[in-house]
Amino acid sequence: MFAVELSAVTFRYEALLMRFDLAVEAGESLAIIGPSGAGKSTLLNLIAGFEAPLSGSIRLSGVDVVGLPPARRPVTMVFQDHNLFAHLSIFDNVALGIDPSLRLKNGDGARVDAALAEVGLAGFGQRKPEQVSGGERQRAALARALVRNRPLLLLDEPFAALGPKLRREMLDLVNALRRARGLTVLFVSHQPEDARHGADRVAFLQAGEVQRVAPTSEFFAEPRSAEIAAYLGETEG
Ligand SMILES: Nc1ncnc2c1ncn2[C@@H]1O[C@H](COP(=O)(O)OP(=O)(O)OP(=O)(O)O)[C@@H](O)[C@H]1O
Repeated sequence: MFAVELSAVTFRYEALLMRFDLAVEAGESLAIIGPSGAGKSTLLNLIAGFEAPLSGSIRLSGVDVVGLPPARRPVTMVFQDHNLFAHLSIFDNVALGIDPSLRLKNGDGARVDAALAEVGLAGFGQRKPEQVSGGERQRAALARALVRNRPLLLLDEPFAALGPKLRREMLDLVNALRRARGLTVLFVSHQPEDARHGADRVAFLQAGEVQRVAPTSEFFAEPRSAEIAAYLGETEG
C-alpha cells in the first residue's frame, strides 16, 4: 500500500489541463521540481484537499480522500509564506496546529514544547515571530505542522527564502524528523540542489504532468531528457 497514490487525477486552471499519476512509498522523501507553472503547488493542494480534482482518485494510506476536507486528511502542510500570526507568540502559533481556537487541554502545552524542542526552538516559545530569524520562523511553522501528528508532511517551498547552508540544515532537520516519526515527505523546491541533498526520489513536473520519477542519483545522472536538461540549465546557470 502506498502512502500517496494519485491515479488519473485531472484538474484545470483556464487553458492548462493537468493530469497527475504518482505513487509514493510510506517513509519516503520525494522532491517535486519543474518549471514555473508546471503544477507543483497544484499537486500538493490536490493531495491536501485545498483543491478538488475534476476526476481520478487520490488515495492516502489506501483511503480515497477525494471529497474529504483538508482537516480530515492524514496530511499537514507548510508553506513558503509561513502564515505565522504576528501578534501571537511562537508558542501560540504552534498551538494553533492543535486547536485553531487555542483552547488547549491538559498535556497540549507539553506537546507544543516538545515540538518546539524537536525543531531546535526550545526556549523560543514566548517570542513573537518578528523576534526570531527567518529560518527560525520556518522552524516554528514546521513545529505547528508536527503537533498535528499527521503521517504525511507536504512542504511547498518553505525554505525558498533561506540561503543554501540554512536550506541544507532545514532539509536535514526534515529528514531527521521524517525518520524519527516515520513520516512521508513531499517537498516542492525551485532548487535542484535541495532535491540532490534531501530527497530519496525526484518527480519532475512539466505542463501539468508528472513527466519523470526516479531515484535522486538516477534522476541527475546523464543522459537527461531534453526537458530536464533545459530545466536544469535554466535554473542552475
Ligand atoms: N488560482 C489560480 N487561478 C488560475 N490559474 C491558476 C491559479 N493557481 C495556479 N494557476 C495556474 O495553474 C498552473 C499551475 O500553477 P502552480 O502554482 O501549481 O504551478 P507551480 O509549478 O507550483 O509554479 P511555481 O513554481 O511558479 O510556483 C499555472 O499555469 C498557473 O498560472
